[in-house]
Amino acid sequence: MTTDTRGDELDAVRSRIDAIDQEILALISERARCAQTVAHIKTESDGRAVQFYRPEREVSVLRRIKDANPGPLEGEEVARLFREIMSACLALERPLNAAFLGPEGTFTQAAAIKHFGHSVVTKAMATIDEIFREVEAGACDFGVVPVENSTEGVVSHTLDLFMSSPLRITGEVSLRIHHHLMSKETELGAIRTIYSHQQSLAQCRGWLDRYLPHAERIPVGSNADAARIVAGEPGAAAVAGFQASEIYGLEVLAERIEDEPGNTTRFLVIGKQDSPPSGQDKTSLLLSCRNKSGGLHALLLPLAAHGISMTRIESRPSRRGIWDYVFFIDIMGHRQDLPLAAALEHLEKDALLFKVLGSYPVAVL
Ligand SMILES: O=C(O)C(=O)C[C@]1(C(=O)O)C=C[C@@H](O)C=C1
Repeated sequence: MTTDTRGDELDAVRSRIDAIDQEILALISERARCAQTVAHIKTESDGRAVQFYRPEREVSVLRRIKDANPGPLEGEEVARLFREIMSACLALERPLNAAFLGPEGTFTQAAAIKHFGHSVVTKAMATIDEIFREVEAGACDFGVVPVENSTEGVVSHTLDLFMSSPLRITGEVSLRIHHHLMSKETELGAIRTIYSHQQSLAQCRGWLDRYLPHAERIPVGSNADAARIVAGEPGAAAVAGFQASEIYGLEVLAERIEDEPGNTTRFLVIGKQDSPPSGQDKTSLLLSCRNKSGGLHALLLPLAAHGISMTRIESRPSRRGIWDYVFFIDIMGHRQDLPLAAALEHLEKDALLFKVLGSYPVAVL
């Protein structure tokens, strides 16, 4: 009797879910038709300069959804669902493609999908230089490059490429990184060689020293490359993400072996397009000042004077002179925002080198 009643209850709730799904489907389809109309309007009004992808609009949709979320699903979770709906709607307007640091299964690919959603067409590149070139040549709409890791610090090669590239930063992505040890072998004792990207080897140094102190560590171009090599080499293991173990058919011998549990990598989205203000933005700058004591301090005074907060500063040799350094600086705000625009005007006058790499929305996901 009780079982029957529960069975009836279950059937009733499932019927309700079926009916809701029909409504959701009808609404998603209506939304997709709206996106097609938007595409039509954009094409008619902007002609060849049309920009289907509008990052500032996407983040405002996601922020609104998060703010309005009544629960019980987490804000992050509903934002992720809407991220995918918008990704599919945009693909209907025009499919977007993004170059990433390949091969298939890297964290950079995961970052591209987190940022653009699963409808983006991702294109694997062998090096970070190639990603820049691909986007500069117009063969890809956007590129996704790693820039900073919370354990190992800055990916200096990416910063160096910005010095000579005309590309802009149009977005940022933060990705929680979990590293796993994977192999064709089934026992830790059989591992003699470990392959991974040098940053990942460094991020797992403590664990590797403890559990595999005698295995040789070989740095390769990417974690996914490591997984591919290991798939054909007895006695070898790779440090990589889950996706790589699935793609290359490897067994995960140990999970989450990174030394820092909060290990996060920040990626930048690069492209030719400027992002208009979204209300919550960041601006990245490239600056250089005269090499005299207090030079950097003096250079940065306009930021303080206009109440602009700086979230990151990184220095790199400029390669033009032995004592000549350039600074990569992230500040809060959009370059079109009034206090920031005034501070930038000031900075530009005082700096030897001044380049705005881009203003872009603070990531929602
Ligand atoms: O509002 C627009 O401009 C759209 O193209 C619609 C839409 C959406 O699905 O909401 C799709 C793609 C854009 O990147 C931003 C938003």
